[in-house]
Amino acid sequence: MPLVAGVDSSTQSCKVVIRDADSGVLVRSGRATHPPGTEVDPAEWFVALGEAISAAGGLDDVAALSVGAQQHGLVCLDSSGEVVRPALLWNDTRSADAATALVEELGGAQAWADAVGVVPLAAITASRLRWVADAEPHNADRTAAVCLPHDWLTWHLGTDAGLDALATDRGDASGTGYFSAVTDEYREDLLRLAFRDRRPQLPRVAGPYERVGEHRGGAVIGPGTGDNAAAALALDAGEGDVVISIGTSGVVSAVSSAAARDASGIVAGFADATGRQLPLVCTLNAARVLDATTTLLGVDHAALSSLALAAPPGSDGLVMVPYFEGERTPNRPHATGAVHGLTIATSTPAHLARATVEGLLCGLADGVDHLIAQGVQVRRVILIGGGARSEAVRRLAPAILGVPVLVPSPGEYVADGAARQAAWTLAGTDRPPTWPQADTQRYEADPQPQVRERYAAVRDLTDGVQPPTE
Ligand SMILES: Nc1ncnc2c1ncn2[C@@H]1O[C@H](COP(=O)(O)OP(=O)(O)O)[C@@H](O)[C@H]1O
Ligand SMILES: O=C(CO)[C@@H](O)[C@H](O)COP(=O)(O)O
Repeated sequence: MPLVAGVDSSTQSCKVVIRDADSGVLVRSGRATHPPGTEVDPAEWFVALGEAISAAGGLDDVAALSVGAQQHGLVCLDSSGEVVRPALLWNDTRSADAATALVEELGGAQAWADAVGVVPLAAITASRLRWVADAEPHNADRTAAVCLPHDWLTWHLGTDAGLDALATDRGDASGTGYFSAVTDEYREDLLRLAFRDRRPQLPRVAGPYERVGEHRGGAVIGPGTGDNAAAALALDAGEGDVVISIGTSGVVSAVSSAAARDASGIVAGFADATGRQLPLVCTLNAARVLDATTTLLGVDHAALSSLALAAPPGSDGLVMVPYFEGERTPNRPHATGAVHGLTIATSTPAHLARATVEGLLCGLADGVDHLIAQGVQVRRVILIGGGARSEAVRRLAPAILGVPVLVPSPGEYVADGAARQAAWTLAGTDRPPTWPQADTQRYEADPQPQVRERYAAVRDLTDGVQPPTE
């Protein structure tokens, strides 16, 4: 009965699960926090990973492991493998202008959608490369290789320290803007365009269950993948399943045989971890919007949820547009959040709590509509991530999303997907091992289109004006 480990190195924390490779049963787990901010020294991830591994009882008895991690972050390495500058994360919006320039230089959004299924936004790795090339040419000149957070962690866990040992998978590579999930090849021309004619080494793109290294303790290392592809693997998401994750990011995605080609740039044509596609919509603001309102109201998450459920649907016209950290969907990197409809009657904690949950869910419902417009079938939503722990989110979700919502028991689904990939790598079979699915709770409710209509009317009042700087 071999054991396998799965890692989720996400924006806010690192989680490790250790499961039985055959049955999938959870044996032990651990976690550690990441530093705040939108640029992070990758060494901090490795420290947190070490802490999470220790908290999970170590890897001595583990036969295989894989890493899932936040997508898109740019890690620049010099020729000796040292990190050139702190990694720029997916939620760092300083590359917004670089993204706009890249879109224009290739001939517009359609050209990018046709080339790689992804239109550069601030989040996409290619935009960060351009930002480094222009703002920090000395760092760009020192950069011999670029990789993603999961690639870097996987490489550091292995025994081979050479740049040639860097590996990624198509799930994470598809979020760079210089890899096509249709041809499964890097687009060197787009890499050069982004990095102003520099051609850094890239990780080789491994197959879905290929061994890419060995841990010093002897465990086989699987290719790993981006966090959203890992979650889809854990949930065994199929046709008609839309996975919504409410973590730091809000993600709406679906496993599909068809690649997305959305010239609006809203639906990204990413790949999954099994050889298929993962059309995906991502918002910059999700669980932290709930966190912000707990701070505003001076309550904890349980109280916020109770307050939200105590206010009427639509919160008597109070609407929160949750663009607290700028926004990616819609693409408004410089937007800020807004509350509309304040009256004496709506100036209550319950109304604000309800407007927060509804605003968050309305943004995600917009994402579901964009997936539908790309031909994705939506039979039901599977809701995961820290925000799914909120009872109010779970109960209001079916009314706002208009479909039944399944909530698996609270767990670490990204780390679980990585663990399932590790078991697959160990087995070396064509299909991943069949693991039983977590118990789920089903939520249904009458649709409340009026809530979305009011949100839509207010959403477009928000602008891209940057807040004053000191
Ligand atoms: N009961 C809860 N209700 C609402 N939000 C919660 C709850 N518990 C945790 N969270 C929030 O969920 C987020 C963490 O979720 P997670 O999916 O782990 O995020 P990430 O993968 O981006 O690190 C945090 O912002 C946390 O405050
Ligand atoms: O940018 C995306 C997807 O395109 C995000 O989903 C990141 O992958 C970070 O995820 P979390 O920190 O929310 O887990």
